[in-house]
Amino acid sequence: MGLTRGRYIGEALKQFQDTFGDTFQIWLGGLLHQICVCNPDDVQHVFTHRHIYEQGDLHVTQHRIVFEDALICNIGPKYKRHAAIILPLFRRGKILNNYDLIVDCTDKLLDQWRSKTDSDPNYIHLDIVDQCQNLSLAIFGFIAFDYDLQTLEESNINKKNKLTQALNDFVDIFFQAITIPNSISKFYLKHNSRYQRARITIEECLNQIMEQEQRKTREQIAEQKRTSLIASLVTSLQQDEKNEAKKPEQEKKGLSRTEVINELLLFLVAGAETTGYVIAWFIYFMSKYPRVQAKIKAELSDNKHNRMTIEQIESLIYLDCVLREVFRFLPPAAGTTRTLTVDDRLPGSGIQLRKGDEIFISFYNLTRDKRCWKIDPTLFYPERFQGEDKDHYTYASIPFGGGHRQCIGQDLARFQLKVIIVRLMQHVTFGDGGPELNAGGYIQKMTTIPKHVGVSIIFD
Ligand code: HEM
Repeated sequence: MGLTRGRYIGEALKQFQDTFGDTFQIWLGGLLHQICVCNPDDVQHVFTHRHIYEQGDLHVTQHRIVFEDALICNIGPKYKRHAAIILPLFRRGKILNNYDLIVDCTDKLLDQWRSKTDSDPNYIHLDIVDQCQNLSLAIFGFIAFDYDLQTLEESNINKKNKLTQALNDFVDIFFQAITIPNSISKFYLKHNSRYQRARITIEECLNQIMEQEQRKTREQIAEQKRTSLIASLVTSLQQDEKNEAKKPEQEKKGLSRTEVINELLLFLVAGAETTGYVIAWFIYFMSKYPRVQAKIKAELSDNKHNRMTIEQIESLIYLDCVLREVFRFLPPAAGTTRTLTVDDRLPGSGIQLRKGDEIFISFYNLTRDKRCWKIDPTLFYPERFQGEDKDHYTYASIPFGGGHRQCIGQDLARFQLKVIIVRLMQHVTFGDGGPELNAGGYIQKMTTIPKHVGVSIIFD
């Protein structure tokens, strides 16, 4: 918090860039040193020179405290072993199979809203952020675990259920821990009872899911669609863990049970949380920009309420621009880190870097950089992607990072978001609940969360 003094981290870093130039130093939590690189040519250089800019050391050590040996914490041969199993799970072919379940879950949320609107047409929804998280978690439970996390049950919809609450606590406390040195954060997490309780709840849930999957008979496995992440992960379980553990990393095959649990935990935190907040931001922006909302609806005009085909959804050009603008206007993650493995000079700013330097790339700074955008970057204006900013600088909007360690779930997230947004826009119009209730603002955690969302929901 020292760095941002409670402000949105992107705005703080933009202010630093305006004051100190394209490259400056930051101390996270006042102690952890990083070099913030903002020049667009330098950012491109970092992401395209993967052999010398490795996954950030700090990132690895801090994530290791909670995710131990999951993909995000690995480099070298161990990363390759995990990536060989995990990356294929997120291929487009697997993702598209989830279309119907995403629509079904969204319809469930729409039904809940409908009953509220029926009883009070002027009702202002103040719990949109929680509801979007519940929707995202429900979808993620089916996609990842073939399991009903029950976050869309009527009793849960307006509040956080036990798992949602545990996830929120887990992420909150983890976010506090990553801004302090490793040795202290380990101690802090070990003795933080809220964190320990949250971790137990999440692990119990993941263990139940694993056991359910492992109890399935051969016949059941043959019958079910082998598309859920857990089904594929369970088939990658090592047959003889003890023997496998003795081998050098290069010869190891498959994943141990603990590694699978850690990957699942990572998927839950990295996947469900982020996507839920993007839906909430979308709803907030629609309530503030009725012109944009009307234009999306006009594009859907021939498909009022029917279930559209994936091809029809993919052909919605304006909707695609709106989603890209939501990601550009407020990148959900503040940025990413890389560690330099040799000395190097940045081509744009000419700054000399040394082996071992920790680089931080702030996504927000790029989205507001006038060198990258022809239309005023401070405007929320989806049409930019059809007009003057159509061929914008490649690295000007990178909400999923870049290079060899960019987000593995981005195709899934984009697809899921598009399907949800289409379904919402087919049925409802979001209205502004007024300057106080719908005041916006941010809560800065691992992801940037909308603070005050208050919207009316009118069924078309
Ligand atoms: C709106 C949704 C999402 C956003 C904005 C997002 C953003 C990011 C960002 C910025 C990174 C770091 C990339 C880099 O260092 O260059 C990342 C990494 C990662 N994301 Fe996502 N993500 C989203 C959804 C997902 C989903 C759905 C999953 C899968 C379940 C996922 C899994 C991961 C994993 C495993 C990594 C680590 C990759 C590695 O270390 O190689 N994310 N994500």
